[in-house]
Amino acid sequence: MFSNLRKFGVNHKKISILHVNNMCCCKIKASLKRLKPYVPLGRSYSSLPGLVGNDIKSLHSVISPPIAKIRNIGIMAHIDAGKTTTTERILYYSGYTRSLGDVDDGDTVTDFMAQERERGITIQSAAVTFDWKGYRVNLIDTPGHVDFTLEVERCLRVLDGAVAVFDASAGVEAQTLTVWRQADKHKIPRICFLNKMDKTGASFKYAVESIREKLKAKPLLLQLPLGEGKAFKGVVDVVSKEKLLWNRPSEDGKDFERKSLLETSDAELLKETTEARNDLIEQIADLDDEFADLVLGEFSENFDLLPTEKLQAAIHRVTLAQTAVPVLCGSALKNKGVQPLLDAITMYLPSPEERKYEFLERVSRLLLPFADQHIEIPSLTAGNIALTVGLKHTATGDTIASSKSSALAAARRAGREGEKQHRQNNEAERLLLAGVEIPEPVFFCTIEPPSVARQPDLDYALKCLQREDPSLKVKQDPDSGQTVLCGMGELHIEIIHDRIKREYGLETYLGPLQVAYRETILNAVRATDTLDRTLGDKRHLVTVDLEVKPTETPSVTPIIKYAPSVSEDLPKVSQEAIENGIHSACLQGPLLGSPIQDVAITLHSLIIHPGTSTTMISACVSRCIQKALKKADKQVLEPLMNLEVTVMGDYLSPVLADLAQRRGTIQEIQTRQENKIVIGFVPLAEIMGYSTVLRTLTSGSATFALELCNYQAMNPQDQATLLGRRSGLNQVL
Ligand SMILES: Nc1nc2c(ncn2[C@@H]2O[C@H](COP(=O)(O)OP(=O)(O)OP(=O)(O)O)[C@@H](O)[C@H]2O)c(=O)[nH]1
Repeated sequence: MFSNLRKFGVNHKKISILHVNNMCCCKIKASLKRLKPYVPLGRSYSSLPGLVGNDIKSLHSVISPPIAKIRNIGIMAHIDAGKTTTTERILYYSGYTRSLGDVDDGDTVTDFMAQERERGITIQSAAVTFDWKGYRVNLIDTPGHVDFTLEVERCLRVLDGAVAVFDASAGVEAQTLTVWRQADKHKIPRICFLNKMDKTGASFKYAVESIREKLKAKPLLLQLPLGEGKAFKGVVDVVSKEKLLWNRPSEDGKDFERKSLLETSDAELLKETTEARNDLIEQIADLDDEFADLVLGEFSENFDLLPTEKLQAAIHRVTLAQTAVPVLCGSALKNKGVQPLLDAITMYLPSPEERKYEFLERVSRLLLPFADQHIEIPSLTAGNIALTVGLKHTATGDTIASSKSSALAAARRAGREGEKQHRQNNEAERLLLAGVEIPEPVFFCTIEPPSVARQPDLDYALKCLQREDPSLKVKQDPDSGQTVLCGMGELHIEIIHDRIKREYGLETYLGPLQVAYRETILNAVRATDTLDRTLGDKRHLVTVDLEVKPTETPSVTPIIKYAPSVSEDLPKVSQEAIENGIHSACLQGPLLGSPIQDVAITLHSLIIHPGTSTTMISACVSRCIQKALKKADKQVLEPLMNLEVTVMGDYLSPVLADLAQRRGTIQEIQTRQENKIVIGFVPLAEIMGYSTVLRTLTSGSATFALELCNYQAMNPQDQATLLGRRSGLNQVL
């Protein structure tokens, strides 16, 4: 579990709120069982920031830095852009680790889950805390794979700033767009780090253009690269007009040379940098009035005289206002450019104070996270990130308060009580942190324990995993009684399966992976139904008359309407019973047993015999809807994915031919150096196991990214094939 502790002041009354992100409770539980001095894979760690030995007392001084000196930062990017490698370098240069970890060797600090080390990818976010030049930085490395989007989102909403890492040879990639949009949603100030400048094909200019075009952001070029690809050897600091060179062979990059360009004889570079600095100044003056006054007044004749600190302060303000994003570059793998990135994090990203929250909280057990190690601490000042344990009923997205009365006050102020009439109240909205948007799962499969006796153990494991990861859904198949896992993708389900084995000691069996379809209807239908049942000496009698019709605009949940004669004297309990009946009927459509969407239900009449239970009302409404749905013309909706394939030009034809066979639609083919970027849509059902096929088709040289676009109607022929296959009539297809 991962918590951000925040206290909000409203109308001069303080309400203490602890916002909980149920991030890795199992991971925490597992590691708490281990002895504290656990050091994974023989890595060498320095003492935790400012700590002499493990003296908890000295933690007091360590855990309470002034708020202005705290930075809560996330690292986000497309898969494989180099977040984990960059984080490793950051930890090394800050003194948190004494040796450099490598994702390719599987010994990084933040990718500490076994699955992460084996696969070389980040699955769960990991938090680490370190100090840099008098600042306390709480940093979170988030996953880049689309299956773990929720993990990124739940981190973003508790952060004050983020570093977006890019592969400089690829620029903005599909998942970068997704995380960028999430960061926009949570209004997170950002810095861009163009990583992999050493890679063949790396292009600073191309990557900057893609930020401008695809992210619609205004890049502030704070650095220029010295060389690209194999020739990359350092950067020029445009703000201070200095040259930073990592030119010593076989170095860990800790030492580098910083020299003012005025002291070098490189007139060409000085000229180029002066022009870049002048452009930067003009760009910022356009965005920041305070800076514009300064520039147009004192320094209008000669920008060179403008003090570096004034320019830095203006960059900070513009970054905070999110009107532009600072851009830096480097090569984490080759240990170049990471220290200036750290400087930029502390200099340009905001402190929690600047994000306008008041902070203070005290809970019974608090732990400071250091990846998979934790240290218990007595208290924590605001602006920090900490873990807490033992909260049995909280789940990701909850906001928890210090007492019942403060929780009630918080709920009241946020308009979550009563008629929710105060929802628009800005002050109230500040009070509760935004919940996470949980994406709908698109895949499901059955899961079985090794024996019936172990079913309770499996239920327990799944309950824990679900609290931690709300994008995982678990349900019961009403016909077979089997447990069904619903997840975001093949990899997501695979990882859950693996975790159940490793963390809960349960060898489970997964059924075949199936796509989560949905259903809708094409015409309006009306139905009536009567339920008449005597239980004991009580008669339950309900008669329902209702209409189900398609909605004009998409709606995942049914739209419920009442004819005036019904709504007049309808008691609240009966209304609840009706709505429960409607929702449960819409969970299982008549074609595939998939959820029904895009329907509106109007209740024309309802006659309830006195003494009829609410359960019977729900049952009758539900049965009547099922009856209506059966009569209607029905349509299967299938998940359609946005697909982006990056492939070498030579392999384009087989990739396109293959996509055509998968019912794919190509929207655009872009050229990026020697690569082609194929952008289009493809039904999810056709793309299972695509990574293996793509590897074979392109000799392993292509990569792809998938993201749910929407649900679309299947054409009649494909629908007939699917229904035939599902009913077992057409096994051959
Ligand atoms: N050439 C080059 N390769 C790099 C650089 N940084 C990282 N890599 C390599 O890129 C691959 C991915 O690096 P990671 O650090 O795991 O990337 P990530 O963004 O954390 O990946 P996910 O967590 O899976 O999203 C690894 O093989 C790294 O060695 C770099 O600066 N230059």
